[in-house]
Amino acid sequence: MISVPKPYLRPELQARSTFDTTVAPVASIPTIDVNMLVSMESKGLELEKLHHACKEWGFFQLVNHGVSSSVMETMKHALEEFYELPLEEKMKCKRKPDEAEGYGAVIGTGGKLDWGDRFYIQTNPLNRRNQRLFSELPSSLRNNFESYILEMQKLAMKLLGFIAEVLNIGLQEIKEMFDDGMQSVRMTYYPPCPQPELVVGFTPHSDATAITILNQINGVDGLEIKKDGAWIPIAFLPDALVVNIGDILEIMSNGFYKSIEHKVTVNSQKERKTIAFFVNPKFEAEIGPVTCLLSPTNPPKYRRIVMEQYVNQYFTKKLYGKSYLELMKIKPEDQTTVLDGNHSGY
Ligand SMILES: O=C(O)CCC(=O)C(=O)O
Ligand SMILES: [Fe+2]
Repeated sequence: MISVPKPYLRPELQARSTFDTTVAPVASIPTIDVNMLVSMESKGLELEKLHHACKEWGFFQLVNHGVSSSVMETMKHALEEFYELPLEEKMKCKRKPDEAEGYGAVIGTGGKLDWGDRFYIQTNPLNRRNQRLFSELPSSLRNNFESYILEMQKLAMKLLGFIAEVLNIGLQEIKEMFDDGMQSVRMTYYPPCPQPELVVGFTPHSDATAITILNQINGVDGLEIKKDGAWIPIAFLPDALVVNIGDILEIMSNGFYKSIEHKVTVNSQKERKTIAFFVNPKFEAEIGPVTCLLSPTNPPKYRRIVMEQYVNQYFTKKLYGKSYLELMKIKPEDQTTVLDGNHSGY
């Protein structure tokens, strides 16, 4: 008997899950150690590992990331307290129709629902913050949130610096694009589901970001990534964060790094809680393949677009999988325009 409400039924998305024990074990995403990246002796090799991880997997576990454990702990508790609040309290932060920010269930493709509640909020730049939403946050969450954001910002800039180094992009160029960039956070609560095989926790998608730093705060797995056509479950290492390449870095690297589709599977026993921190260029920055990576043999594969416009378009499109990135690709019929030099920036 089916006990899951109809809008949540998505059995077609679960068919190939490798959580199925009949599927042979598969290799998992690489692990990158920040201590090794900063130590002179190990830096070279670890940078190579990072490059391989971004190119072949688009996902990696990050250990010794340096985020203060007390900040991680207090944020976890504050978020757990938030989820435990009565619904009417949480609904003070409710997402309004046609707005991206706020708390609530998310309606996906064809009016279907994902098995999880999400709270999405833009955190940077400060002048774009939704003051109403911030003021509705319970004070413990609001206070801890600020320290968490600062730690994530520090880590993100460090990571982008390493990525710039391996891609041979000038650090200054990256700093100019990302300093005071657009950043946002999605906190997701996945309750246990009596029939997890009939639902999906998060519809397959790629992140529209440059990078995403994912924190699985209560140690329950469920993330799966698509590699070579198969869904691979990610077992988070203790205290690790999981980082993934988003569409913007795929565009900037001219497709050298891939933004990988991922989804979330839920389970019948345990709830799962995550915080995703999204790192993007500033609104005024122009996104496009980084000029120093381009050559006659490596012509631009993606369009150039100002971040502000990229974000606005993103929120008005109905998205599935990597559909937004597809829109950014230069099609063969556009090539003449680019070669004619009418396309900005080359
Ligand atoms: O909760 C997770 O594991 C993934 C969340 C995610 O993919 C997202 O927020 O974009
Ligand atoms: Fe995601």
